[in-house]
Amino acid sequence: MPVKGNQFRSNTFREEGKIKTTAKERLSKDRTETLPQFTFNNGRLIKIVGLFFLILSIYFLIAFSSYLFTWQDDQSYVSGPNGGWNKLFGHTDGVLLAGPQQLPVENWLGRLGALLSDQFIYQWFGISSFIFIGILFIIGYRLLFKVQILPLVKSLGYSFFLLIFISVTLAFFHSFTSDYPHYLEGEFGFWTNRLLQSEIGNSGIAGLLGFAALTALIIAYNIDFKIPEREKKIHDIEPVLVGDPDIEEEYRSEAVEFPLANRRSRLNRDQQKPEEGATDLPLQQERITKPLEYEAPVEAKPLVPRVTIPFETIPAVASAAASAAAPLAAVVASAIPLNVQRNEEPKEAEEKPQPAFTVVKTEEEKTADNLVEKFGQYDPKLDLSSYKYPTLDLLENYKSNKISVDADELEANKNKIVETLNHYNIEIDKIKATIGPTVTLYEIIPAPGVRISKIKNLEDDIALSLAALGIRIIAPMPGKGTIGIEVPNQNPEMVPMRSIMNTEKFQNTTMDLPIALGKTISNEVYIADLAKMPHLLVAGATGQGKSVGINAILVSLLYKMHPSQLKFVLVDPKKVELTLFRKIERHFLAKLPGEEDAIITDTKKVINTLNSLCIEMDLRYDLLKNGQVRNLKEYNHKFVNRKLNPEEGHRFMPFIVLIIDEFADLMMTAGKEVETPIARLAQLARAVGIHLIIATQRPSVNIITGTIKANFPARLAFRVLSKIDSRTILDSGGADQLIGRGDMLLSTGSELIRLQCAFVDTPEVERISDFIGGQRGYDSAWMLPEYVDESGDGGSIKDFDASDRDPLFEDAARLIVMHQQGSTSLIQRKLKLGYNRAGRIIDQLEAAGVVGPFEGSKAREVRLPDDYALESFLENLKK
Ligand SMILES: Nc1ncnc2c1ncn2[C@@H]1O[C@H](COP(=O)(O)OP(=O)(O)OP(=O)(O)O)[C@@H](O)[C@H]1O
Repeated sequence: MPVKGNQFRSNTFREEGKIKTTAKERLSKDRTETLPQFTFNNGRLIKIVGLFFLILSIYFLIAFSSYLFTWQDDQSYVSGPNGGWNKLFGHTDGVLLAGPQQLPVENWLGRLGALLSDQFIYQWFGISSFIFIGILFIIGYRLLFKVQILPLVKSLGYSFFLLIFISVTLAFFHSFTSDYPHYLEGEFGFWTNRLLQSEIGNSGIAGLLGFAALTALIIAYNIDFKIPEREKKIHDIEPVLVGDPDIEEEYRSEAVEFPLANRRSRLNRDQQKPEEGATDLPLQQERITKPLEYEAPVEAKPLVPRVTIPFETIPAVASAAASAAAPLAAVVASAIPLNVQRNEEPKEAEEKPQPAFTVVKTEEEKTADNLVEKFGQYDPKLDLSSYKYPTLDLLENYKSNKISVDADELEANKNKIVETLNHYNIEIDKIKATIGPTVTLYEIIPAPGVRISKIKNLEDDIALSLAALGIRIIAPMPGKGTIGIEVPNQNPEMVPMRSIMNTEKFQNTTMDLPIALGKTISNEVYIADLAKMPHLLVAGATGQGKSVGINAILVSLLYKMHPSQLKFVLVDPKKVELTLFRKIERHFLAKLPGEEDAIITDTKKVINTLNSLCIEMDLRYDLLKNGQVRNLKEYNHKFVNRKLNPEEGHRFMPFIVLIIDEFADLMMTAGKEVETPIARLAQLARAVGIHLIIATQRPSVNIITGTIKANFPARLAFRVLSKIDSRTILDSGGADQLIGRGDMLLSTGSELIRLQCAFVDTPEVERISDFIGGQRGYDSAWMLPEYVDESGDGGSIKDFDASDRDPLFEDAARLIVMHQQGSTSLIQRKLKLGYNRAGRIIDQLEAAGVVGPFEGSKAREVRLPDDYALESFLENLKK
């Protein structure tokens, strides 16, 4: 069947049997093949055109610049009545007679230079003609080096505008002094200005130019016409947010990496934290709250009860307003109910989890302000103020970082795809290739009438016909009406870590926990925020790049974070992979009190550590609740501004990242004992800055259980051995089609992105560890809360020897019974204890039966109703 409308029709293969060439044909074919072919496909012509443009731009630059100095001398030569362009080639006799040195013009580029400059500058656009040089340069550079300096179409648009605008503006101002000569504005500017002067007068021109300038600025920069000092009221903000596509877009683009479905589930999870009265919020509400935080100054935040305003009220109001048929009234009206809603339901406002902004106006705040004035903000980095972040030269500078897929390879693959699809009677309209580091994506637009489901059904057959390992078919490409076929490159390019770290994107990122994962299929640097993920599941068969991937994650965080901001809990049952990081123990690692080694290899200790992390999570939740904030970031912000008293147990909280390198081992040996705390952490720990990265070689369902999967929306798959494994980790096939060596798929919930993992080698990691480890660190690793497991069932100590009881045991018991609140942080605050000791006391109180067992993020049950009961209880205990 012919390929209807296929732009590559001439390249389609003929069937094997039909290729019967005579010796003569072959001979002539051989001959033609030895000659260079200047077709667009092999890229030579493009390069030549590019080179021509570049040289032309330089030529213009010299000619135009020289014109500025020589125009007066050359004017009579170039003027039309004297012959102008006609004189250009009519002087062979003159040259013969006078010799080439004696040019009749002064322009540095001779007659042609003088004539061209005169044409562009004097006859056409004046000095704004210099813009042409820029345009030629951008186009030439793009064609020759295949690098886009500026977006082409946009640049052409702006250049066109500037050309006219500058020319007319100069003519306008020039006309006040003299009419002649026109080399500033050119004839175009001069006559346009003349015309306008006669039609709308000078004031009209001034107005027109001003309007044009402002319009251009708005289009280019969306400049703001905000009147300063005006206090934002809720009705000023809200209509903008609902309607302003720019702000919505800004937010949306931020959320790209984490699709809405995820955001919702994360939001729901956040709501599970222990604040009372926490309710599930409609999705849109989160979407509009975020820009508000951008927009509103801190003082305006108490107004943020946007959370209390049901989003649905807006359409209702809008329709009421519409019936009044007054657009302005609609805006005003939409504001009124928002306020009314707030005023009428103040109770609801109190019930929602917004305490952070309601309590801070008191004496305490003034005290905090005074403290900040006196001592400055609290600086967590002060303890290690001389700490130096690792430098880029610790990373290897691998030479070849250029994509090397040549035209022949592209052509051959394309032909094969076209042929294969034709074979299945699938007609193609267009095919487009995007070259990535490891694979090239061929995007196909099927001819009208071809059903995508047909291609989808033939996926396996097509892959088989193309017969290459690593072919992945994406039908349809999400968000596009095309079909993607990813074909591995013959010479895959490694993506060195240094080339990622070097980028502005990574250097200037404002993410909380940026992890540089590598490059996308279109060669863009891909950086994800672990804090938003909020946990990551990594799977891949052995030798496919998992360890390199984990090192890349660790290294990116080490390059961005100060030791006071981040602690790692490293679990490495294989005992080899993470040992490289031992040297940074006193800077970046966390461990259980009394442990020798910060890198945990023993299963039993892993269980203790996980439970200890759960305790840390609960402690953090207590502190957050106490500080009346919702998450770690707000808490630390408040702490830094000295609004939280360290004497009440408050402390600066670093992020904690738990990395488990071989999860399958743990699940095999400890099962539920590991799964339960992991699931708890995954469910709740995000808001308190604890994030998990769990890697496994064996992504089978008994390792990655439903509970675990449900709480890890972000998953990273290196090559796995079967489609089933791929489904387990990604909920879809594809990971079995990867080609290994760092080729991976990242699933963020609904989106699946193919990435080439950044490569960082063991010696590089070693150098980084040495660099950090060689600096002054803390006295020891960061201490996790103590967790003692005697019973072996994951519970706390059940029985204490009376003599072992803490001297403050009784005081703590009185405190707890008085407040009827079994919380460690209460003991910590009121008795001014460290959290380890307070944790020990609460364990002892549990063992004695004063408080009930640990109940997650809820406070423990207090089993004695009042002082009287407690005193007699204590008496009994002494006996
Ligand atoms: N991103 C990458 N770019 C280029 N080559 C890579 C990349 N990642 C891994 N490789 C190559 O693959 C080899 C194996 O990688 P790695 O040690 O990370 O595998 P693994 O999946 O962790 O294996 P195991 O599970 O057995 O530890 C590396 O030594 C390296 O040569």
